[in-house]
Amino acid sequence: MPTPIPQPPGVPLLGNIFDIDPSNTWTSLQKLWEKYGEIFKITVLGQQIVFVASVALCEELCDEKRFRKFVGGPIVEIRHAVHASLFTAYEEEPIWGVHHRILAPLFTPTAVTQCFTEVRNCASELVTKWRGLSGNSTVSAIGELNRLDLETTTLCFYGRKLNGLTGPEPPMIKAMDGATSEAIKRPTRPRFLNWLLYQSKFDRSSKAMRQYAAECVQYRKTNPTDRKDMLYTMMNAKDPETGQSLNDQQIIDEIVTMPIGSSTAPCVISSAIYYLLKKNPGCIATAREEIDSVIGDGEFTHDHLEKLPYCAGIVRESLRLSAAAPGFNIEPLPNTQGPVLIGGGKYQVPAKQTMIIVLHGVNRDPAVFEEPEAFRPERMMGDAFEKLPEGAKKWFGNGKRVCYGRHYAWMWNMIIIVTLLKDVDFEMADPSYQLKQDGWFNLRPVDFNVKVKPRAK
Ligand code: HEM
Repeated sequence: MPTPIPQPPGVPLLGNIFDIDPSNTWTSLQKLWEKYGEIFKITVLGQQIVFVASVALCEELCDEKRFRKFVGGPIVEIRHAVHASLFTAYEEEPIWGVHHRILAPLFTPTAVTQCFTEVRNCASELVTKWRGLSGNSTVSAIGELNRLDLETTTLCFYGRKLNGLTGPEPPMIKAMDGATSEAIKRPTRPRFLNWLLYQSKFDRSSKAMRQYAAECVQYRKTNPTDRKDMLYTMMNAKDPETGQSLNDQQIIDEIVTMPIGSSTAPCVISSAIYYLLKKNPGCIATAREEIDSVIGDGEFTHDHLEKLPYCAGIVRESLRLSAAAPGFNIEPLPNTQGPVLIGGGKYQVPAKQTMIIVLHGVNRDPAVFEEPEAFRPERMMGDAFEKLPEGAKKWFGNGKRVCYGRHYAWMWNMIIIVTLLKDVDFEMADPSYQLKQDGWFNLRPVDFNVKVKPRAK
């Protein structure tokens, strides 16, 4: 007999609606994980959702012979803004393959190296901005890194310098926040309420994001260049399999999709700053020894990245603890007959069951990580990292629908953490601050402010 999957009691008709705070869904799920552990379920508006939060179950659900990405809930809602894009296309939509094949050559580990210099220079620009601040100024870690992320994404992929590190925040950042927050909340409300009370706000955010994309295209048209970047590829390349190219609407869809995807990276680095300062300040000294011996006072180049294993450990440990991309959706393959057994037959779910992998729990599985809350870059280095089960390394998702930008994201995270540790001294504005997270498609530290000054050598 399978073990029943635990569920909070809920209320008649509305189910578990009060167990989930729609303004902080992922934190609510973290609380349920603390109570129920590796698996639990809820019912919202008559729909049952199963959550999985152990390494073994995560690994099992990543078996593509049995399961696949479920495009539903908030992912379907954000199609309002980006239609069938790489992130939002249904499994059966052939257009996913067309977009994937057209853009794939730009996202290989080798191809992303062409972005190195632009990312590094933008990071230096941020350090220069901070140098100009007076001694006691504080900055919002996520606020500054969000700006840096949009600046680098827009420059590397679309060849346009936003100059958004200073001055008013670029409107795209607020628009992404507005559209993704609404996409998360909509599945928890009756449709007529969405339409009556929230549609115009959702429309405004979507329009503002598409406006950003249209300006990138317009900028390229009025500033011809021989850059062979992502925008060039979107506008000119053909799918090698079908010969199709992207139309104007599809180009805008993907231009909007990439900054939404990349906005997870600043969540990782702002979390890394928190973990380094709060949990393990000794790591900063160790990382600096590594950086100083490898880069010294010379120019930071791409070749250095693979010689910085401790810094790589910091990034991976931050990906693990922050669960910056908080989860991903899975369903049994459509031809699945009868109920599905998981966990070696311990649990049973229906053949058409939405399941969500909660990475906060997976990444803290005590069966895999000793003292899971400790921040230890060493466990993410060399053999120790290689020996971790695959289910413990799913921060970029899985299989066919794994993160499209993961090689770029990895490089971005490495460049930024190395630059910041190399050149900046951080101090928590409030030393008693304890991590609070919120977010929509990703999780970021809230109200986390730091004092920044040039590194004292
Ligand atoms: C540290 C940074 C990042 C993390 C942790 C991350 C994580 C993830 C995860 C977990 C997924 C799977 C979502 C799902 O199954 O529905 C995903 C998908 C995706 N990511 Fe990322 N991501 C990051 C950065 C980026 C960047 C920089 C880009 C673009 C430049 C990007 C673009 C995408 C796209 C397009 C998809 C959809 C892939 C598909 O469904 O075919 N991501 N990402």
